[in-house]
Amino acid sequence: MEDDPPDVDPVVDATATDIAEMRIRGAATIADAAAEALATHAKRSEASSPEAFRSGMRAAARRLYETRPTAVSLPNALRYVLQGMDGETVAELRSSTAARAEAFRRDLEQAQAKLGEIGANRLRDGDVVMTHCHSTDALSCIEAALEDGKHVEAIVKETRPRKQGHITAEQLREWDVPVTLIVDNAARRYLDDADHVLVGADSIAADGSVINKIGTSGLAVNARERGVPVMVAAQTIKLHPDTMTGHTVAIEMREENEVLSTDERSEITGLEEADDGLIVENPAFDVTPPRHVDAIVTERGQFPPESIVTLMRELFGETIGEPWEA
Ligand SMILES: O=C(COP(=O)(O)O)[C@H](O)[C@H](O)COP(=O)(O)O
Repeated sequence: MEDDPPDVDPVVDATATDIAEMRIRGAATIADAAAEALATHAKRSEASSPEAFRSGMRAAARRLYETRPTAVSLPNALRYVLQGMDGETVAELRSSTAARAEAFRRDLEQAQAKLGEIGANRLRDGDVVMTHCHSTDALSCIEAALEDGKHVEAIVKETRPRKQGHITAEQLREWDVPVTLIVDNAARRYLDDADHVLVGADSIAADGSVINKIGTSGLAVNARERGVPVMVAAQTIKLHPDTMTGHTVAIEMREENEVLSTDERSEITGLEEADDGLIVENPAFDVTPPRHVDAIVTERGQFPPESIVTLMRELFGETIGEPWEA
């Protein structure tokens, strides 16, 4: 008979549910919340042996990992924390793991601030920036430009179906940035008024492809056609190590009801029940090829997308396992 899987702390369960249901969302915020949950699990663990502690941590990491598949910041965070489990006794393991998780969270915050300063150098006084979705890394560049005394305006894409553009608009208005909110379909028309497209990333592949909120690739193609540079703000935690060995990044498919309510469905089909002839697809992310991206801004500097693999090798080496194999 197989042993029961080890218990995970209720905080881990609650965080995993919040990530899956997008009350916690955005790649950096997800990584931060996962590290925090692992720290809590470590601190509260009542494991009776070092081995029990380690397997409890691995179970917690797995629970968090299985929430959303696209943002690599999540497995990168889990792996980083688990690699910090060090010690001969449960008490030692507890404190080393919690310290590692807390160091991760501090580094994440510092990396975002540093990236912001680097990204701000690309923004001139008076520039208009077009955004898509809500990215804390992208906003960090605008915040740093504002701190440098530059005037920046924003054209904010609504970002259907979940309208994360509203969160971006709210933050920018808090900073007193003039905001023009547009529906996604208006982006090409308004690109003529923009000096930059500025987006974040959920994952960056070894060939420099950028995986971000659905609609990013179309925006980048239009921007290239209009001659507007595309800047991707992404901390190195967004670099996807598995893509160095040819793995592709899984694109999350979300529920139909984000796009079409049950009532709307029956209005279309005239039926109460699901109609197999009407399929709703709801991919949450897409892939922008490197040729449509001008720069990837990280805390280590800014890179043409094609050269990001060099940084990836330096940071991750060639071989990477699952987070719980750390
Ligand atoms: O695509 C999204 C969020 O998608 P969702 O709302 O589906 O999570 C963001 O652009 C990236 O995660 C980067 O965000 P950040 O820069 O904050 O990491």
